[in-house]
Amino acid sequence: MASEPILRVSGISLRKGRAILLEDISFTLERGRFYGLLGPNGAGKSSLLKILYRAETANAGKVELDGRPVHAWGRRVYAAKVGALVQEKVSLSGMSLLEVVELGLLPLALPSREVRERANDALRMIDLAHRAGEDAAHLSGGEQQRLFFAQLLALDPDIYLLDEPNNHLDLHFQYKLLDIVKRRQRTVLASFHDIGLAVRYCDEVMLLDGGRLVGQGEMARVLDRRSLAKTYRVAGTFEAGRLEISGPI
Ligand SMILES: Nc1ncnc2c1ncn2[C@@H]1O[C@H](COP(=O)(O)OP(=O)(O)OP(=O)(O)O)[C@@H](O)[C@H]1O
Repeated sequence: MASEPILRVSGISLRKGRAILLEDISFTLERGRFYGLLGPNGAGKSSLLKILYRAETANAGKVELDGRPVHAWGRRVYAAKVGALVQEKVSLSGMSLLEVVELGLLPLALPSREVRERANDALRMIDLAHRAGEDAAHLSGGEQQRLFFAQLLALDPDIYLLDEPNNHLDLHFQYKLLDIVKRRQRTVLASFHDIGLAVRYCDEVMLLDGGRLVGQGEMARVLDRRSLAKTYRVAGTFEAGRLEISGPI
């Protein structure tokens, strides 16, 4: 099947005061592929995702969705096409679980019956349908993460941007929710610290270090002994899909 670009990032940089968060990043995402965003703490993974879900604007370079600059898309249309699971969580006080998921469907402007159906389906996927009417602020950290996942699954955008999607999730939900996303065959860009999860889900990875893209492609090629030492500061190997770490450097 011929590859079809859906998102093109060309030479983007992001600065905050004198700090350079991202420098000259370029890559293309092809439709239907699952991409991992790897790199140590502070590498720039969240900053890059923020630019893609338009919470930040790059100081240089451009981002195009389906061949059009991202800022040429109306907010609502863009939000329907590019959905994000983010690290900064908003206050859920006073909203029911069902209302939180329904809120995520606003960009689609659907009839209210369809909104209700989609939201209930998504709550079933995260095993919280029986608590649909409860105050969302009472959920545990992992349950809240599942709820934000439900918002995204209900929206089902063309591109899923997932910032550390396994945050707070127990093992069952780490696999269950990423399996659902994978089965949908959308375009996914997800940051991971867990290399085992990245191996299972990613078709290819991008490795960030110090705000620069230092590797891109198959995981086995990107995570060689040298790059593990240089970026993650660990001595180890990544072979036959397994990471063996002998210790920090
Ligand atoms: N608003 C800001 N002003 C100044 N520096 C910032 C700002 N936001 C982020 N940074 C810095 O930019 C760098 C990249 O942060 P970012 O959150 O993108 O990293 P990350 O790769 O997602 O890290 P982690 O794996 O720890 O979540 C960090 O050093 C961070 O302290």
